[in-house]
Amino acid sequence: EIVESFHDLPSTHFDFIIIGGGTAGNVVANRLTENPKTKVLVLEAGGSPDGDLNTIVPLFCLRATPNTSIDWNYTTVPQAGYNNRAVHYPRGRVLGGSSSVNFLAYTRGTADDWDRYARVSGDYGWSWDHMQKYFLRNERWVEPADHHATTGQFDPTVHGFTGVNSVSLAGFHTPLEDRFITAANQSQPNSKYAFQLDHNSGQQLGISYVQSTIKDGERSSSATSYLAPQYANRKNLYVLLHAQVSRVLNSNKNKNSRPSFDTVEFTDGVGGPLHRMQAKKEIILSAGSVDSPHILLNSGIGDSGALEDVGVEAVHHLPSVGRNLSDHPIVTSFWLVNAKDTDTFDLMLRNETVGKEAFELWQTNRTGPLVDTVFNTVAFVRVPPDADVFKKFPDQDPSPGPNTAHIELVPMPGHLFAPFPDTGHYVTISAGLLQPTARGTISLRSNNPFDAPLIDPNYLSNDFDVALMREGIKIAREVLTLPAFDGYIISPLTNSTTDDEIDEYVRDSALTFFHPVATCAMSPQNAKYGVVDPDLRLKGADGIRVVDASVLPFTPAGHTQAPVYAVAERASDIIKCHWNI
Ligand SMILES: Cc1cc2nc3c(=O)[nH]c(=O)nc-3n(C[C@H](O)[C@H](O)[C@H](O)COP(=O)(O)OP(=O)(O)OC[C@H]3O[C@@H](n4cnc5c(N)ncnc54)[C@H](O)[C@@H]3O)c2cc1C
Repeated sequence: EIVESFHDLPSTHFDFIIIGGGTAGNVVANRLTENPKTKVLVLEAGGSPDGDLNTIVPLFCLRATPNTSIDWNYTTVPQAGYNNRAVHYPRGRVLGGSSSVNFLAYTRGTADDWDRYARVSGDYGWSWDHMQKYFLRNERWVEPADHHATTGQFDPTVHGFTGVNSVSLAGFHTPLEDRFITAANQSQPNSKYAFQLDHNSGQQLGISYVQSTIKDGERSSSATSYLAPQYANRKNLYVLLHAQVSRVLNSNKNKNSRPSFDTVEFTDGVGGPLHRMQAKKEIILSAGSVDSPHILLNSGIGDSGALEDVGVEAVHHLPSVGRNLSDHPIVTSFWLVNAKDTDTFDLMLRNETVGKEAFELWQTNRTGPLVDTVFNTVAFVRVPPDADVFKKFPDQDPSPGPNTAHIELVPMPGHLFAPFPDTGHYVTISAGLLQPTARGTISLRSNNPFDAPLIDPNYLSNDFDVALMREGIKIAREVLTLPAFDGYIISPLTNSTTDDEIDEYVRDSALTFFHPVATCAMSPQNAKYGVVDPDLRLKGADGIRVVDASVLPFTPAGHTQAPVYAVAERASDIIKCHWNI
């Protein structure tokens, strides 16, 4: 049952208390309550996404964040690498978490990525091969909204058709998609723009069709899928909305022995009374890469010295909490193009009447431009070994293997970000830096647990990352010189040409690609560094596990929701096995 007030909870004890009804938390809630004897409570700070079109209409992902009631509305600290700009740092504050507000792209990362997770955690269970069953358990492949024939647009042998969370190809065709696919088909098989049948096959390099978490023209989130009514109505599952957790508490009164966390402190309205509830078996911390470390730090779990500096009593010295934050920077460029009104989304974005018509199409029968996210095709590209960056830094390649991209290109049909130009048609290409080496931090601003944390991704803080990002901009420009774009491009909206000018454009305009990880990173069982062990248990303590994006020690080469779903599926198995449920 999903309830809105603390007083609607039964007085019974819960076996598991899950902090955060987001992408990962709802998977664990669903899987643990498959056994009717297991009682689970989910505490979610946000409300229900039901009826909120910004969480339902796929293209309205453009409006879901930032600065909305379903966003935590975080901002980074000023970023030296971004010319001292502080940038928005959206996170979903609503049931489904960031899966309710994200841009819906479904990318698993590569075999190289997962094999690196296995290597650095010392647990083969996190390898690509072993994780396949969890991807399949998550995924329910469905037809695109327009039911077009999809043969040759993906590889059915690598997909799941009976999982929980719906995934499909784009359901509104765009001429820009044709140009990218033509560019791919015209490229030599070994070219960086060659056609890739399926970027979720373990291989990703080249241009491919985008897969996204959409069913029948509507967003599929962890709230609509894992908490669909047949699951949310289970008698052994309670989800409390508007419940913001402040801390987890150590019940071991002997301060010199191993801490044991079994109590969660929360309020069901910030400023209101604090409640405490005890988990009989475990607390599962699934508040995401910003808030999971934030809650641990508020609880006195982190670097003791740093905690005491802000007036928080240190309970468990675990210096890696909130450290190692890794996120993809992204830089967006725009070009004026030769196109018809119906070829791009420009008219729809700048003209209210055309916008309304598009919405009516969606409302009437789930067709038209609103049924998809912002891109139908994607390019995952490796920067060639003879590029300037590798001449300057000959022995540095932070990618996990030869089949993994350094750069992701996201091509969009129109000037999709405000302020919208009054006239003209555009193409937008965002270049994401998939292999950043910079590491940042989440730390406490004060000892008030309801204060926002300090978020410092430390973007572009070293010359290598800047040089690799510059290659990304060059690749975004290069792709548009392929024959498939002949006669299409009129002019770029930015005129940076020298390396210094490109770097300045990057520093002036880069943002987050929304993929923070590693703030509660897993490490081998006996390693002194790291926050959780390979079974995702908090190191050196009992009673608490972290299950969300924060446990991934490196960013995957792509978007993070599919990896988080798979981590949560495997974590559920680990927990069930541990408790024999
Ligand atoms: C704008 C945006 C666009 C993105 N686009 C894509 C994309 O296209 N494809 C993709 O794969 N990934 C994308 N991502 C990233 C992806 O959505 C996230 O990596 C993933 O959803 C994170 O899952 P999670 O479970 O770690 O955290 P979340 O899903 O964020 O869940 C955390 C939950 O915990 C709750 N919570 C936090 N603190 C507390 C507290 N103190 N008490 C109670 N509850 C709390 C939150 O409200 C939230 O519901 C995007 C993210 C954003 C924000």
